[in-house]
Amino acid sequence: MERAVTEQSLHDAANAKPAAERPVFEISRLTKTYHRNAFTALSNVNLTLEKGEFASVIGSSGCGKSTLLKIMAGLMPPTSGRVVLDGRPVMGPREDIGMMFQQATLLPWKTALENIILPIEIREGKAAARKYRTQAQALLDLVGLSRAADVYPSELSGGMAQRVSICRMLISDPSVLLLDEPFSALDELTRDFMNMELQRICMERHATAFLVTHSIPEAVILSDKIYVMQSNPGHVAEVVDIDLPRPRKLDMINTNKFGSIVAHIRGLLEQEGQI
Ligand SMILES: Nc1ncnc2c1ncn2[C@@H]1O[C@H](COP(=O)(O)OP(=O)(O)OP(=O)(O)O)[C@@H](O)[C@H]1O
Repeated sequence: MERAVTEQSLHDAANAKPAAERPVFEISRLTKTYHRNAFTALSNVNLTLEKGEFASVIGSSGCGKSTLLKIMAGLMPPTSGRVVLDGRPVMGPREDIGMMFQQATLLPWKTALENIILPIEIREGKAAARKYRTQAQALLDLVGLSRAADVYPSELSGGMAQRVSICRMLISDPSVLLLDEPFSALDELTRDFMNMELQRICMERHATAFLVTHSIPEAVILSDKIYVMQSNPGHVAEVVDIDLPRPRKLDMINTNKFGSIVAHIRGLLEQEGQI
């Protein structure tokens, strides 16, 4: 793996503000150039996530969303810039970073509860994981799957499987949730419902979350702020604050205010003929 998070970022982090004052996640002057084709995927990206904030990134295919998310997750180093979570530079995957993908990726031979405690089992062994069974059941209660502990993935619907993967992400009590289009494989009604569930769970846990999505309404209904990206090279064109009251309800989508926010974001994306 390339190593580009530098001593400068360690130095910067060491001089960071006290925990209570600083953002949970902080990215500054981030660039990424893929060496293989010398392609600059990200240029001068700045981003902050405050505790309890829900942010999204939206932009056309190829504008660098996945690249950004991989760097935030510690799966890929930036070429330059500062990437700091809870005052520590992100140098690789960390247990305080929770991730969720489009597919639930549950192990079919393990029950829902066993899948939830799997990250602990991998990190600390079976005995340690067993101690998390009560917590895993509490998370199943939280996502409305109280009776699914002993159910195998093949018996779960797509929405239920994604609820289990939410529990698996939360079992390590991560500082930040990185969500890579988590409900885009679900039908529209289930997706709407799951988004409202996600909002409820994030509000209950005061979670800090960052969502990659292709859907403008999804980004607006869920987010406190939206990073609108444009490409060539990938950069943040505008950060749009969403000052709709919480909890958000699906029928807000029909209001004039919601419509004008969507139109504004669509306009930004259309500037480069993207949508
Ligand atoms: N490993 C790589 N090597 C070289 N170029 C890459 C690599 N990965 C991505 N790219 C390029 O970087 C740009 C950004 O890709 P990225 O996958 O981050 O975009 P994206 O916004 O997530 O796209 P999508 O919405 O289609 O998932 C694209 O032009 C892509 O071709």
